[in-house]
Amino acid sequence: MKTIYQPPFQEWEQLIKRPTIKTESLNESISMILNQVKLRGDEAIRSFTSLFDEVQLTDLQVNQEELKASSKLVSQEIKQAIEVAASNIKKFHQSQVHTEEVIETTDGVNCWRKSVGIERVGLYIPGGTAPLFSTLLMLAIPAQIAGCKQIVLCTPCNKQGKVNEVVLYAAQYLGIDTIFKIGGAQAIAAMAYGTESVPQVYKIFGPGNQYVTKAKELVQTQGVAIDMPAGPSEVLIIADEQSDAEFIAADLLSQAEHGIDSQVVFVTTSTKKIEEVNEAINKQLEELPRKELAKQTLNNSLMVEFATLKECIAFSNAYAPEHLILNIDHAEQYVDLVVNAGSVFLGAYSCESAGDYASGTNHTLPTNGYAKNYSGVSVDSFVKKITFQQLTKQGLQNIGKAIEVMAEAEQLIAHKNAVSIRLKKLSNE
Ligand SMILES: NC(=O)c1ccc[n+]([C@@H]2O[C@H](COP(=O)([O-])OP(=O)(O)OC[C@H]3O[C@@H](n4cnc5c(N)ncnc54)[C@H](O)[C@@H]3O)[C@@H](O)[C@H]2O)c1
Ligand SMILES: N[C@H](CO)Cc1c[nH]c[nH+]1
Ligand SMILES: [Zn+2]
Repeated sequence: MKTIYQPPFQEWEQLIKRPTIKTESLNESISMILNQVKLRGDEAIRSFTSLFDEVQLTDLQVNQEELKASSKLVSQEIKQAIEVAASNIKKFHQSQVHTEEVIETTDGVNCWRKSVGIERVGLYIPGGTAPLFSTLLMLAIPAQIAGCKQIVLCTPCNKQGKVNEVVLYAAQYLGIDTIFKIGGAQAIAAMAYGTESVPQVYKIFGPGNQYVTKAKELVQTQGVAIDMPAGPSEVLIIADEQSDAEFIAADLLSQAEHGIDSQVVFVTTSTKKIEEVNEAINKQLEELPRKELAKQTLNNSLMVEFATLKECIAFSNAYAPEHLILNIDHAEQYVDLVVNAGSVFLGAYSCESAGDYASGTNHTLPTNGYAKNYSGVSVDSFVKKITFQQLTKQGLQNIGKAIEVMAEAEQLIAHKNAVSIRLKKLSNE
């Protein structure tokens, strides 16, 4: 990992750039995939799946037999783990549901807001290099709590045309059966435009690699909503002299192993800790099955030293990481200084993997600096909030004059008349 000591503020802008994200250069190739799927539907999906996933598909949809068979293929241990994770994710997301009060803004004028689930949603479950069945829990559980009526799921299949059995088991466990064996930009296009096989949805959710993220960015300019840019995973860890180097190395590697376009950042007040963490990384890396992926990520990653923890947090706010770990004593005392981060982990024992799987928070989070202006997925992401109002005769009399005056000042006399006509009737009663 590249190491920088005490970089002055003027250098931060360069340091916070994600070096492997080729946002602009993908515009053309991903637009071409989207256009082809729009024009040729399933036929285009089959040809891109053959090109990128090296499999010739006849049926794009997972059938009931494949779905049912999954349960026999999954161990009891995995089923129990899913149960634990799902229970915590449900508890945390259920707590986000509130009925809002009816507010009487003026006598006789009542206003309120109601959350209504988006009727048709599309969930993308990554599966290019690892079958992220945990992402299915993270997306489907809030969608169900929000009351979304139709849930469509897309995920890549393997070269034999099979979707990973644990992904299918998790879908079945959650009662989802509209599943397509489609990955990448072609999956996003299918859900955005609809094809002969894939239903069109109103909003697309889910993380993915750069191709998936670019496709989501492009389709959102064409009428379909998306959750946020949730691209290649990142973690930024802040630690001091006292922190455990083995823990830090393990957490850095946990995100480095996601894929070659990820980035991990270690920020510290201790030169000694930089040495210890490097040593621990080299030791732990050798044991990892995905060490080649992780190594490439580490080559594009950073270690930065600052004089104070306050500067470390200021740098983290400028970087706006997807995940921030404050691996320091009394981490809770620094919480108010954090303003840009997708999800924050406090103290030595709050490892990032906890949030990835089972603590209950959502792991679908903004990357590439978008934690500056986006939140992670929650129940809110799956609802529209509709406002309602009801005015009594008295209510209209109370605010009618203000409306008339404002409408006239905006030169919108029909607006004014909608009030005047009623007030006139009321004055004759
Ligand atoms: N931000 C988050 O919340 C979050 C959560 C989980 C995972 N992730 C990220 O999701 C990503 C998963 O990536 P993945 O690749 O394993 O799976 P993926 O499912 O995102 O992408 C796989 C698909 O990419 C397509 N593809 C491959 N090469 C291509 C090319 N050259 N051009 C166009 N399309 C191509 C293929 O069709 C394939 O099906 C990782 O980067 C991981 O870090 C992010
Ligand atoms: N760390 C990922 C979010 O960036 C989520 C994940 C799923 N499985 C393992 N990790
Ligand atoms: Zn992860």
